[in-house]
Amino acid sequence: MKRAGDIGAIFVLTGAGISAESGVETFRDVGGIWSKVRLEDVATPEGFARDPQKVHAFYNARRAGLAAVDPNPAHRALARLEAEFPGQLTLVTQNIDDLHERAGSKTVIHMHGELVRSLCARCGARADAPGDLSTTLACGACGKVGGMRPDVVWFGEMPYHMDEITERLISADLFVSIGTSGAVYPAAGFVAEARSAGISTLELNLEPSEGSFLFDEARHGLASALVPAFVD
Ligand SMILES: CC(C)NC(=O)[C@H](Cc1c[nH]c2ccccc12)NC(=O)[C@H](CCCC/N=C(/NCCC(=O)O)S[C@H]1O[C@H](COP(=O)(O)OP(=O)(O)OC[C@H]2O[C@@H](n3cnc4c(N)ncnc43)[C@H](O)[C@@H]2O)[C@@H](O)[C@H]1O)NC(=O)OCc1ccccc1
Repeated sequence: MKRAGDIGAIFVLTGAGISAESGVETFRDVGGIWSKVRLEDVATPEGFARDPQKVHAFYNARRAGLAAVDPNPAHRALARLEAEFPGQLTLVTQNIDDLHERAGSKTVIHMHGELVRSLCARCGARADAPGDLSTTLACGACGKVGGMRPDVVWFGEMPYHMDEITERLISADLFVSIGTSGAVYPAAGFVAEARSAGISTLELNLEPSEGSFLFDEARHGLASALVPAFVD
């Protein structure tokens, strides 16, 4: 089996499944986040307009939870791949946790934003998020109150870095999807885009994702085992 490094340009997409073994909840698995709170209430601009306190409480709790978790062998293997083959890996994550960076990955494209960052909806300024982010806090840049929100992409909002992501996707030699259910677009559409660009596609996931049939190869199991085996 070819080593990852001999494959040329690799585009990796990760989802909540890569952080599951670190103790970060996934969304759609049994007992997942969306079985406890309504997506519409906490992960949409409309939900934030309706009840910003509820949304801040949801993200402040997830942010506080980051202190209790650590990267796992899957995160570390991707950091090794980046270090061993500089310039060959594009790492795009749907995750808003900081475990890729804490595992040593230097270039991580967070297409759905970052829990550790805040965004002022008034002036667009971004900053490191305090533990107790709330709309009563004034923006450090414009000084206005009422616009502070977590720097995450909610449903109905445009994901970040889409031009760079598309450019890197269609110029890759291999597309690898790790720990994602393939339920949310535009990320769920990347495998079809890769296929139509003639790029090889590989799924590493606990179980077949919604788009599993679109992959050239699928390996099912724990990310902590599958990803190091793919890299090393
Ligand atoms: C529900 C779905 C149908 N809705 C959408 O897709 C919507 C609407 C939509 C757009 N286009 C469409 C086309 C068709 C239908 C609908 C749409 N999309 C949007 O609104 C997006 C914005 C979506 C982003 C929302 N924000 C998130 N997160 C941040 C916040 C937060 O985190 O709170 S989405 C959130 O859920 C998504 C899916 O979650 P996963 O990571 O896959 O996790 P999940 O729990 O589902 O699955 C875990 C998987 O891991 C596996 N697993 C578990 N343990 C392990 C383990 N140990 N090892 C390995 N694998 C494991 C499991 O088996 C499972 O398969 C992730 O993206 C995650 O970030 N914006 C947009 O489209 O803007 C316009 C546009 C148009 C054109 C081009 C660009 C833009």
